[in-house]
Amino acid sequence: MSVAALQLPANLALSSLSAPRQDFIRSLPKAELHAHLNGCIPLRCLQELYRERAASSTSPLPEDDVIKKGLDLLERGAMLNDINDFFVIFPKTIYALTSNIPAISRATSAVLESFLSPGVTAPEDPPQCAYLELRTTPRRTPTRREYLCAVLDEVEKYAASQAALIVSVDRRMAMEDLDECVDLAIVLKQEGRRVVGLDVCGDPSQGDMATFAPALNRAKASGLALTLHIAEIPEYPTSDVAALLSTRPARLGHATFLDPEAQELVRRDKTVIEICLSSNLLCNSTTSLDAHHIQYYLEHDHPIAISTDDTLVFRNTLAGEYALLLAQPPLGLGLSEAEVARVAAMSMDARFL
Ligand SMILES: CNc1ncnc2c1ncn2[C@@H]1O[C@H](COP(=O)(O)O)[C@@H](O)[C@H]1O
Repeated sequence: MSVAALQLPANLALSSLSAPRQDFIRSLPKAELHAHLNGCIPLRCLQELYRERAASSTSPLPEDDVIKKGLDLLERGAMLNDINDFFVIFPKTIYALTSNIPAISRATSAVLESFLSPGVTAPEDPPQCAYLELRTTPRRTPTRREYLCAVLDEVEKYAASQAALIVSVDRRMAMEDLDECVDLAIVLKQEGRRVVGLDVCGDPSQGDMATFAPALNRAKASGLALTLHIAEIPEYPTSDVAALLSTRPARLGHATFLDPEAQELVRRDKTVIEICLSSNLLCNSTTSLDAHHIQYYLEHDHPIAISTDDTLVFRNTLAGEYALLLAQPPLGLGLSEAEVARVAAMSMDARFL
């Protein structure tokens, strides 16, 4: 099934717009600043990796069936009750197919192409964005360094003005893994590789962010900009909010359930909020666009960066995310073209270049 045929919020918003308004959105210079590599692999690339894996083994492997079911689910558009349903998709379906260097290289190349090449969504369309900051969590595939170097080799095929890498660390990581990933990000940057930032991601119900703060401060002191997933669930601990904000990050991912005091701090520090509308709607983190925290930041003219998060899972496009701003309610927020252009410019200003 094609992405456009799925009845998802961003698709509905985009298709409600006239052709000139769709062109307006597509031609706006914009930066995609919150895209997870393994969450953004084009479905066709993952399906090819699956077919090749099946063709190369003499007998079917026991996990093949689980992978196939996962791929079929992604094709139909994953139905999620909440954010917990989201995280289980990765290990059994996606990581099972990107567990060696050639597969990582192909997946990375396909993701970069999907954002930065023209004609991907339709033959006449410009690239989805002018600039992409892709992020990924280094896996031992076979070593974390080899994994990151394979990703960087693909990223660096594009100009520095087009693509860069953010290294993610996962909230579930043990301290020694966290330190290894942060050290690796610092060393690669020192070696002149295009690592521009550090992200904390992963299941928000896990981990203790007070124990992460020293490693985050070390990364920052070495010149890596910080962008931290924060407050994605209502029961997110205030101690985690305090620990993460104490590092004075440049950007925050989601920030869905920040309390008024934390929102004040964010406004004081002009911390950019990476807003992922489809992701929040489809994970049921928000009930509607009206109830979404983007309203608060728009009202306060606070910098935001509209982003896709995981295009493979949410089957969204960056144009669709911007359509959620421009389309008339209830499909969108009903912003003017000038307001949408201003939001797009905010994303360009928030790059870690
Ligand atoms: C719903 N929003 C989200 N919140 C938190 N973490 C997320 C996420 N979307 C993706 N990830 C994190 O990114 C990994 C996939 O890409 P990489 O393997 O790193 O390239 C997921 O396993 C999860 O840890």
